[in-house]
Amino acid sequence: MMMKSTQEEAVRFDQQDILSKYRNEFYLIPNQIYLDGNSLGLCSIRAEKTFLETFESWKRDQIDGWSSGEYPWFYLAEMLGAKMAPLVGAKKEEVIATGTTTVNLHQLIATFYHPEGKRTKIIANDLDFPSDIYAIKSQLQLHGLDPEEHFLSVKSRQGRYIDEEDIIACMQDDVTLMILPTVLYRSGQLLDIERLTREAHQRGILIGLDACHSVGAVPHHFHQWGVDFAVWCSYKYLNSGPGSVAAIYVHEKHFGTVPGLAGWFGSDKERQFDMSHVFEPSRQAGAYQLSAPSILNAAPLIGSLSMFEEIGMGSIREKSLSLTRYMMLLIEEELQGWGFVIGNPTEDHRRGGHISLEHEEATRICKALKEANVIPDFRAPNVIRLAPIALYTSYQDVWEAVQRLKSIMVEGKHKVYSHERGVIA
Ligand SMILES: Cc1ncc(COP(=O)(O)O)c(C=O)c1O
Ligand SMILES: Nc1ccccc1C(=O)C[C@H](N)C(=O)O
Repeated sequence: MMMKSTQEEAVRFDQQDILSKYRNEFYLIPNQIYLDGNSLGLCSIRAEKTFLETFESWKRDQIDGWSSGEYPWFYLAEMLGAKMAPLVGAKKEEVIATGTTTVNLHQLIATFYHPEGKRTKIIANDLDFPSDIYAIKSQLQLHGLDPEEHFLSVKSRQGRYIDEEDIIACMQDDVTLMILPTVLYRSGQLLDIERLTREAHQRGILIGLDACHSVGAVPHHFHQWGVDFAVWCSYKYLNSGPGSVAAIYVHEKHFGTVPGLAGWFGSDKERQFDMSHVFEPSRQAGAYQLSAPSILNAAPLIGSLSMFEEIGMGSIREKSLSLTRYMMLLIEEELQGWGFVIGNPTEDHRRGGHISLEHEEATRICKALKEANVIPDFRAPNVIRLAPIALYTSYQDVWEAVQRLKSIMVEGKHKVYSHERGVIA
């Protein structure tokens, strides 16, 4: 008979974990197990420090903060872009910290979507994050095109995953652009971006990515794969704070492509203060900025990214996979017979950073978990998302979270809650 896992084993895994010291750098609440870092990453001491330093520099440096001090604000977007570039396998000029995910997606669709003749369609998918779908459809409408006709949504076979074969089958000669997530927000499926990029390019289709659910958890090689463009946020795995600055990647082969939406911070930096009415865009990813950067929104990212710089994505991915693998093992051992289904891919190369646990009573189980000081999130209709984060979740946390979930089921503690989801689920 196979031996079941033990708590002592979890203790040993933590002792062997080379990243365990980073946990002390985060604001964790005693006795709480935070598993929602794929929605909002936790605050770290480093993020707080660079935020406060930047705040101080506003007091002290006033207008000169744009050009002096440790992080001159005028160059901060480029500096943070360069620091994020290794996370996605890009050249430093290909990444800029700017805007928000949805605004950036609008910008890049406005820039790279050029319907011509028969080639008018944009591919997305049925399991996509809603904001992306709204953005794509509204961009079609701005071109006077009916989304009913020009928006192609790849179907899911079982409601969890999108099969790459099905995406490829949609790549017909009436398609010009494809917008895909790297990792699906609900099931945590990691798409084979290298293959999809190759297939798209063979058919003359551009590929743009929403990498919100992978950057900081999964390494990428956007430049090498030839990915045309991508967007992501910094408030999930990059732990930069609610609504913090997002990012744009544009492959260098597209440098010089005129931004669909123009604003003065997209200017060539040497020329910006010429104040000419003729827009002279930068010839790097910076071209796709619009406004003066939200410096205070970007400041925590300086500190937060220093951890990623120190560690590298290889070790982060390794620990993340090990944590999710461990969680799946414990779920199988401890929760058999309670109606749970693991709804994320179990193979490492197909899985992002979170576990997607399905249950028909997911809403109230999530409420009971919160009451038990385990923080998950619920995604309709039946998913409990559990994200153990490489930088601050321990193996003992994973052990304890599964134990608390088991005791909820055994004692029926979830039954006192309603099936209604909260406004913010
Ligand atoms: C995959 C994905 N895309 C887009 C968004 C929306 O991002 P924002 O609100 O920053 O535009 C989110 C999360 O909110 C997301 O998970
Ligand atoms: N930005 C937010 C603000 C409020 C509540 C949640 C979010 C999220 O980011 C949700 C996340 N994108 C998700 O994958 O569901």
